[in-house]
Amino acid sequence: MNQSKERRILNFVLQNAVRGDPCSVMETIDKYCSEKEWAMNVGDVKGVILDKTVEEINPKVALELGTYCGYSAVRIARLLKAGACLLTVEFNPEFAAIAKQMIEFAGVQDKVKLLEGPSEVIIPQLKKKYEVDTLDFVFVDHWKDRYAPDTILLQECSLLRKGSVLLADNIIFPGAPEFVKYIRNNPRFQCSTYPSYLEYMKVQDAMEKAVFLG
Ligand SMILES: O=C(NC/C=C/[C@H]1O[C@@H](n2cnc3c(NCCO)ncnc32)[C@H](O)[C@@H]1O)c1cc(-c2ccc(F)cc2)cc(O)c1O
Ligand SMILES: [Mg+2]
Repeated sequence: MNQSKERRILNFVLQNAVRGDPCSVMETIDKYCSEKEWAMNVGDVKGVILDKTVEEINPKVALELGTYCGYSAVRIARLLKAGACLLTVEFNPEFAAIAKQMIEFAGVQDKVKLLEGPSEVIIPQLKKKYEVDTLDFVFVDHWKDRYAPDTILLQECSLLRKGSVLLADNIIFPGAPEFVKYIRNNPRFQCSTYPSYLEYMKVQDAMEKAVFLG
């Protein structure tokens, strides 16, 4: 059975990156996806916005929706301080298996818990099953039509507190119009937009930062 693109990305990392070095893993994925096969990682340009947001917040508990190959999980986890953790949610078993290996190869497995399943099932389990109180940071990068419903679900599950920060990828391309409409008109969120470029392309994109006001 022929290999998937995601499997090829992982193999390229296993053969070319430095084990235990998150930056090397990120650089190797970015090299493969800009030179050989495009893939929907947040990438090295928008990745800097992600880095700055994580460093500013210094989250103890972070959530990611849409692990894919684990690029942004590695990117976020490398910046987490001792005792902090990233919960990352992925419902495609093939992608979850690839991401697990990517995270372990990067050496950040002690800071990352990969939760396999759909976000709408996992989010309501975070408090009781995963012992989460509230989330300091949420990186939203899964199906674009799920951004708004899952933001509502996070509130319904009392997982956001005054100052919790959401950062959403792909506000321009492919776009998440329902989410943008929902979040920018919602008095409980303070929003700001970060114009940037689609991963590995000269195409405009943007990220939306939304601070929950409680
Ligand atoms: O579509 C994009 N991202 C989606 C990510 C999906 C990943 O997340 C997983 N996932 C999805 N929904 C859920 C879910 N819950 C919801 C369902 O129950 N629960 C758990 N896991 C979920 C999938 O299994 C994937 O692993 C995208 C596209 C372009 C793009 C740009 C230009 C182009 F030309 C083409 C594409 C650029 C980007 O940066 C992008 O992020
Ligand atoms: Mg994205």
